[in-house]
Parts: sequence; structure tokens; C-alpha cells
Amino acid sequence: MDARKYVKTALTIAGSDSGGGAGIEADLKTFSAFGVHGLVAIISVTAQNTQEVRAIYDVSPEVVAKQIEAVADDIGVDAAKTGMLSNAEIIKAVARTVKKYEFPLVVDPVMIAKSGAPLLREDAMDALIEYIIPLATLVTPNKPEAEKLSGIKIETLEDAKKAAKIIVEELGAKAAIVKGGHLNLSEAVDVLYHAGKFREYRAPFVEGCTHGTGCSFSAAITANLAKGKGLEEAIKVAKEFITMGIFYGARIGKGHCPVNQNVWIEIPAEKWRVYESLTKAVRELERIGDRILPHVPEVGMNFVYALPRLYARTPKDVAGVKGRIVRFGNTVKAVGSIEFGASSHLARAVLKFMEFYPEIRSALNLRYSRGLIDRAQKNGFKVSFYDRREEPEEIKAKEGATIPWGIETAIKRLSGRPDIIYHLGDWEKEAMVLIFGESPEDVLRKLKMLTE
Ligand SMILES: Nc1ncnc2c1ncn2[C@@H]1O[C@H](COP(=O)(O)OP(=O)(O)OP(=O)(O)O)[C@@H](O)[C@H]1O
Ligand SMILES: Cc1ncc(COP(=O)(O)O)c(N)n1
Repeated sequence: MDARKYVKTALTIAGSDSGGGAGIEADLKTFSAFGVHGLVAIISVTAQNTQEVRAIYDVSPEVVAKQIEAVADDIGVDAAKTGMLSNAEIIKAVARTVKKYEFPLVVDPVMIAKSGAPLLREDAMDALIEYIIPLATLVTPNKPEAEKLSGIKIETLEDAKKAAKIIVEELGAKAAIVKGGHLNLSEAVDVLYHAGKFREYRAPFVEGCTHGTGCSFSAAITANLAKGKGLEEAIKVAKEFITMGIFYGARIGKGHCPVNQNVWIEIPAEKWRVYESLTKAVRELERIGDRILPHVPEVGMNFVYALPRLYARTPKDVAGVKGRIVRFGNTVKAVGSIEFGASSHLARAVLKFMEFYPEIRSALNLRYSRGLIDRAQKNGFKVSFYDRREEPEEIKAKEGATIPWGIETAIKRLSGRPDIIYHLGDWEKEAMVLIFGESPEDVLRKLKMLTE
């Protein structure tokens, strides 16, 4: 068995961005996110950050060609993309070299960086059109790039369609997708012209980070082509990938912050870690159920664990026990399975806590008793509380606002991070003790100390 055939490879022919947001760096991270081995031919070194491009140093056309040949001859290329190509001599060398091989080629016709710096010389535009576009399996221009290539002004979706068609029928690309990031529409719509037909890809406009969107989007398409997906399917996956990457963007630097390519694998991986860890802890809780029994509230107990702070935004990002944990004979039992979004109250308590202390991602609730609080204090835990009778009217009137208000009030009351927050209840509201910790294991450790 030759295991090598299970590893797919994608090549990026592009410039390096020292800020790690766009170019070669964005492409490699994207390839990794899709489980594809990344290969590179660096055409230029840029000294760049989120605010500006400070210097550009182009690699010689011969060395660019040699990089492509070195990897294609030995390793093999399942799909390739181009990004920043900088000058006409590099463009000609790239065209001459890729022609010798048969891999699909995605062309991202990078012209100007988000920060405003030109990444393609004015006099290289004709070379791009003459030598590179006809070799493209797909061209991925944004609005200004599509205007330059097609020669028409783009304001509407219809204009974007016309431009995509011109790039295919007049410039000789196999397909073109005009991206809607710079179009003033209500959604981020990209229009593909392929095999004589149009297809639209839509996603909501999201707030986040957009440096390197074009690079990551075209790299995601390339990675999926390398994995053997058809063009339209590869674009569909790339569109999902880029929307998530923008939404959970890496908020670094003082200028345009970069897309977060890690999200694609990090969220599923973290979800699994959370699930495994909470499952183990709930099992342990059931094992020591006899001593927990007296502390189970009338409304039942829950045990929650949130995704890391960057990904924890709503109760859907927090795992808990469906149907809660209840008294059962002489022990306690989880009613349902562990699911994300299974808890509302406790999940909102943890989400609020994480705004102050991002490392505290887990919590469990017990019935209040003076004895528990005394033992907590004896064990050296930091204890705080809130009083529902002090809740402002406007908070009371807002659905779901009491718990976040309570947690914030309790945290601000104390100097330092609480381990435990309690409240004494109110009309028809049971008094409760909440134990917080970094992980379910940490919460269990505290719980054991309180109930020994
Ligand atoms: N705010 C946003 N929300 C959702 N999708 C977006 C947003 N901005 C851009 N996109 C999408 O991201 C992809 C890249 O499009 P964009 O037009 O930003 O490319 P670009 O200008 O070449 O990117 P860059 O120059 O930053 O590398 C497209 O699918 C586009 O629709
Ligand atoms: C090396 C390199 N390649 C491409 C871009 C375009 O990305 P953006 O438009 O997001 O700045 C860039 N800034 N740097």
C-alpha cells in the first residue's frame, strides 16, 4: 500500500506577508486547515503589518521557476494558486513553468493590499491578462480587480455577472468568480461564471477581520480542488470557511486584523475536548452521587463547560446536560446526554464570568445552604454573592438579564476572582450556590472539598 497517495498537496505561488495575515502565510494556514500539505514558491518578500507595507523585495524570476519545478518534479502538485505576482518578468516565468504541468490553477489577481499598497506593478497588468489568466481554472477577482480585468464598471450584481463572463469568454479563463466583499449589497454575494452558467454564493456580511480574505478564500478553493472536489463544491466549502474565518477573526495589530483560518479545525476540535471532559466529569459526579444528593436543588443541577473565550459567544457555545442532573434513588443521575446549548441559566452565568476571567469556562449549581458557604470559606475559597432584591427594574424587565447582572455584581464586589457565587433567592426563586472553575475537573475538585 502506498500511503503517499492519501496526502494531497497544494502549491501557492505568492508573496510573503511578515504579519502572517495574507499571502503565503494565509495560504499555508488554509491548506493545513483542510488537511492538505502546502508547498510554496515565494515570489516576493514584503515587510508588512496590519497597517502598511513597508518594503517589497522581489525574488528573481529564475528562482521562482526553480521553486515550482523543485516541488512539482519530486512531490507532485494536486492543485495550485497564484497570489501577489508583483512584476511582468515573474508573471512570464510563472506562466512558462506551470504550463509544463497539468495541475488546476486558481488565480487570485492580487493588485492592491487592503492597506492601500500596490502589489502588482502598473505595467504588469497586461502580462497578467496575456500570460496568466488563460491558464486559470478559476480567477477570483474582487470588485476593483474585476473592473480592471474586464474593463467595465461594477455597481450591481448584474455588472458582476457581466465582468465574470468577460473574463471567461474574452480573456480565456475556464471560470471566474467576482467576489462581493467590496460591493454595497445586503449580503456578501459572489458570482461564478462556469461552463456557460452563473451561480451565486451568498453569506451574511459579518463583523470581524478581513485582512487576507481573498488569499484565504482562493487557498480554500485550491485545497478542496486538491482533495478532488469539483469546482462548484470547492467554492461552496470555501465560502463557509471564509465567513467563519472573518467572524472569529484574529484581533491583532492596530490596522486591518487578519482572518482566522484556525477556526475551521479549532472549533470542532475544542467541541470534542469539551464533550469528552464534561462526559468524564458527569460520570464521576454520578459515582459520588450519594454525597451530592443533599445539595441537589429542586430545579435540578447542571454542569457546563464553554468553548475557549474566542469562540464562546452564546449559550450554544456552552455544553451542558440535557434535562439537567437530578436525584435518583440514593445517587444523582444525568437525565439526558451532553449537548451544546443544553443549558440556558448556567451557560449565561459562565459566559458573563468569562468576560472578566476568560480562563474560567466551567460551572455547576447546588442548592444553597449556610453549611456549604462556611465550608467554602474554611477551605480558603473566594466567595461572593448577589441579592436579587437589589436587581434594577430595567434588568428585571429584560428576558435572561438577571443572571448576567448577578454574576457581574458578585464579581465586582470582590477583589480577585471568585470560586463560588451564591444568591439567597427571591419570591419563587430558589437560593443557589454556583461553583466556577477552569474545567469540569477543576469544578469537581472544588465540589469534593465542599462535600467531603
Ligand atoms: N464582512 C464580510 N462578511 C462576510 N463575507 C465577506 C465579508 N467581506 C468579504 N467577504 C467574503 O470574503 C471573500 C473574499 O472577498 P473580498 O472581496 O474581501 O476579497 P479581496 O478583496 O480579494 O480580499 P483581500 O484583498 O482582503 O485579500 C468573498 O467570498 C466575500 O464575499
Ligand atoms: C503578500 C501579500 N499578498 C496578498 C495581499 C492581499 O491581501 P489584503 O488585500 O487583505 O491586504 C497582501 N496584503 N500581501
